[in-house]
Amino acid sequence: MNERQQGEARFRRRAVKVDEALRLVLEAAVPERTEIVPLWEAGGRRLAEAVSATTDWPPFARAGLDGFAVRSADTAQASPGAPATLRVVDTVAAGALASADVAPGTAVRIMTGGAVPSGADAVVMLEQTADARVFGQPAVQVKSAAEPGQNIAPRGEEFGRGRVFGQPGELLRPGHVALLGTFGYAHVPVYARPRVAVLATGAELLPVEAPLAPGRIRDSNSAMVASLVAQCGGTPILCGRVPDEPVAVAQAIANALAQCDIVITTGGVSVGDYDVMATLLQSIGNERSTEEQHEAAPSVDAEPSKDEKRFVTDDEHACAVKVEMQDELDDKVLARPMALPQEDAAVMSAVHSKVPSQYASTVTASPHSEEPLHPQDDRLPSNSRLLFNKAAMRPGAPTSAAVVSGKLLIALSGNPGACFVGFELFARAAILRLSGASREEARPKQATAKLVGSFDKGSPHERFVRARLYTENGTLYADPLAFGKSSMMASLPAADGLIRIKAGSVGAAEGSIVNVILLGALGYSTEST
Ligand SMILES: Nc1nc2c(c(=O)[nH]1)N[C@H]1C(S)=C(S)[C@@H](COP(=O)(O)OP(=O)(O)OC[C@H]3O[C@@H](n4cnc5c(N)ncnc54)[C@H](O)[C@@H]3O)O[C@H]1N2
Ligand code: MOO
Repeated sequence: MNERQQGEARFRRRAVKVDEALRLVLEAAVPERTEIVPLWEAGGRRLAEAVSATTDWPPFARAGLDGFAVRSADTAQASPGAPATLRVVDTVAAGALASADVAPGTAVRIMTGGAVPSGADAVVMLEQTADARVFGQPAVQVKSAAEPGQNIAPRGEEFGRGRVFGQPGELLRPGHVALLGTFGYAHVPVYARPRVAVLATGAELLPVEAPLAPGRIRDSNSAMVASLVAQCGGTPILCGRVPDEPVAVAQAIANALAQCDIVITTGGVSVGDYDVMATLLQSIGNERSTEEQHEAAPSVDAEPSKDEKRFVTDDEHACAVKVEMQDELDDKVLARPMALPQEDAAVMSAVHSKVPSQYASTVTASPHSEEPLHPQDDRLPSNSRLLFNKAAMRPGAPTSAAVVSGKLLIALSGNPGACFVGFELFARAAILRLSGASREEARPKQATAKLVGSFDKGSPHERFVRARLYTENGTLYADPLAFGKSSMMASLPAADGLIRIKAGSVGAAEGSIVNVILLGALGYSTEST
């Protein structure tokens, strides 16, 4: 394929339906790496092996409350007016064993959790007894008949030895941790946290700590994606910023692949002259066999639909007006610290000195990220396989994914809103899957909600609208947030969910029931406002 044909191919991408794209991503994400962690770090991780009860539980018959271990037969005729009087032969604290059995006519004073002495078949609570003495010896008066077995947890009541209480892939909740502790698992086999390389492409990008410069912006996607990665249990590895040059990006991806389980890139996936990820992915896409292309065919929209041609929405307009930076492209990962008049340098330096990197403890900076790039191949490795380079969604249509050297590469849009949505739909699922979740569990969590107001914008592709969620009188409501365009960030902090608006000429009517993807670890707010 010559350069002109390649250029044209860029505009003829086949939009894969979101559910199909998710299926392809989940198929490519196979959990493999496992590790052993100390018990106190196991909560929230997923088991790599089945775990089972190493003993019966409880391991001995246990008193359920403070009282007296008795033979129930001795109390059969007892009543408040005619209590049964029993000689107290010992006292058992939790952790101790009685020195004597409970013989007929005797009792043992026992504390909650104490091992019930042999001979006793019931425990009478302290409140239903009175201390007494018989021939100067300690005794107890029992004022009501005890049922056999009362207030005793028999050995093995909850678990028989060998009973499995956690399967591979199961999420360890605090309750599991309690059982693991009970059964002596000081160390627990779990799936390793996926190492997720985060690489930003774009010559316009400045490091966060740099003052703004004309035409430049700070790289906010790297930190946002790192935060999202950490939120779903992965370990982000920040790989820095790379200019839009195929050699530089291919090299940075190769470096990232060497130290991670997944690579997430942001930017450069659209059709512009400098959309380097699109170029790299296009080249592996071209190498896909006819057979593979054929297999993918039934689930994709090959050509723009009638709807797609008809609708030009605000978002699309925003997307179409792609800013061409006037800057010359830097050779490497570069920051040009040029102060802008509106940005007070003193304020910035105060901010930077007070706020160390928030992710310092969770993010391993790539040792390669600032190394000089050695010009080499301007293509991804030959063993790469394109999964898709367009998804039928708004925002984030150019979101792409591939398998490169056996690892998943997810190329998110540079537009922060689209980057966020692409992460929530695909990257989160991939990270959860690599953490040991089943494919089903790894999918975005969905609920149905009542739409607050109407959403009038039609779209040729399914739309994912950032929304605040709340419940009122038992109904979940989804309230679309303002500033929800692909390029916008203002709605991101408040977004509890993404409303799924079906593709079509009309949006969704006020009060209609819509599907909503629940975001983040906390889910959604349950308070109405
Ligand atoms: N002619 C067309 N232009 C565009 C199309 C199209 O179909 N035809 N698609 C539009 C759509 S839809 C989207 S979404 C964007 C996707 O753009 P890219 O993913 O290629 O991203 P960039 O062009 O690199 O950047 C877009 C935007 O985001 C800013 N950005 C990039 N990286 C970061 C970062 N790390 N932190 C913060 N902000 C970032 C960048 O400066 C741009 O403003 O393309 C449309 N264009
Ligand atoms: O609408 Mo794009 O698909 O702006 O992300």
